Amino acid sequence: MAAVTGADATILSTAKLSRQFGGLRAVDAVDLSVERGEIRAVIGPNGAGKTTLVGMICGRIPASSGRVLFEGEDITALRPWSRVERGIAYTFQITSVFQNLSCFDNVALAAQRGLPCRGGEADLMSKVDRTLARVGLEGRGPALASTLPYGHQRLLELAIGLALEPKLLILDEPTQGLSEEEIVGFCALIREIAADATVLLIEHNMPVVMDLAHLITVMDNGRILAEGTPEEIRANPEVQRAYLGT
Ligand SMILES: Nc1ncnc2c1ncn2[C@@H]1O[C@H](COP(=O)(O)OP(=O)(O)OP(=O)(O)O)[C@@H](O)[C@H]1O
Repeated sequence: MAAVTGADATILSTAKLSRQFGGLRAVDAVDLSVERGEIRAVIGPNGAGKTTLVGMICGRIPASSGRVLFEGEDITALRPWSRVERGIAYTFQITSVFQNLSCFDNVALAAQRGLPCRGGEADLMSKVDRTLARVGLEGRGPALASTLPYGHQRLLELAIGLALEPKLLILDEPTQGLSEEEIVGFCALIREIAADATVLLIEHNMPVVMDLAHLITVMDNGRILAEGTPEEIRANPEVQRAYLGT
């Protein structure tokens, strides 16, 4: 792990972060701490509160109470775009892909960030081409997003996230619908991304979680049930009862 030690080690933390939907506490006083360079997986049964938690981190879902700190700064009240500016990218399902735009244009929309005026069109084009190549979509720039097979649309979504040059990349069920072969390529790519970014991953595919994650946070009923290395989580009897079903 490319984790940093010292004062800058923690890139993201939440303090008593909660979200109420009517009478339901979907996320209940969650204290989470993620280190720079880490690949963190968040797992848990359906309805455990995983998507709501990351929704509050990226600003898509307002918190009912508690705080989100990013690089030591309280971002709880910031709008989602302002969090993107600070380096948080969130990709979830392929809903973030504009189906009627080409792959190139989809990535170019995100890639414009960080290239204000001074870069010009040539820089933008080369950044988009590099990003598409990074996820294995080289040469697919002109293709309309809607014509891509599902697995490639997920890769395009990842390219959009990477084009934002995030410090923290949040992925919600990224391997859902991918073939075994695509999952192998995806895992290799995530490891490469983690060399210069922190990755927070919601994932149901246990082999992927066990293979990729440095640390795993297990949620149940809106709370953190357990946290530890893949080995610790695998051996935790409470987790086995609540989630792994073994
Ligand atoms: N907008 C909403 N309005 C009301 N209830 C909601 C809303 N969003 C989520 N919930 C509820 O909050 C709880 C947590 O949902 P959430 O989607 O965060 O769980 P999850 O762990 O991501 O589940 P999954 O693995 O199925 O995606 C669930 O009971 C869900 O029904």
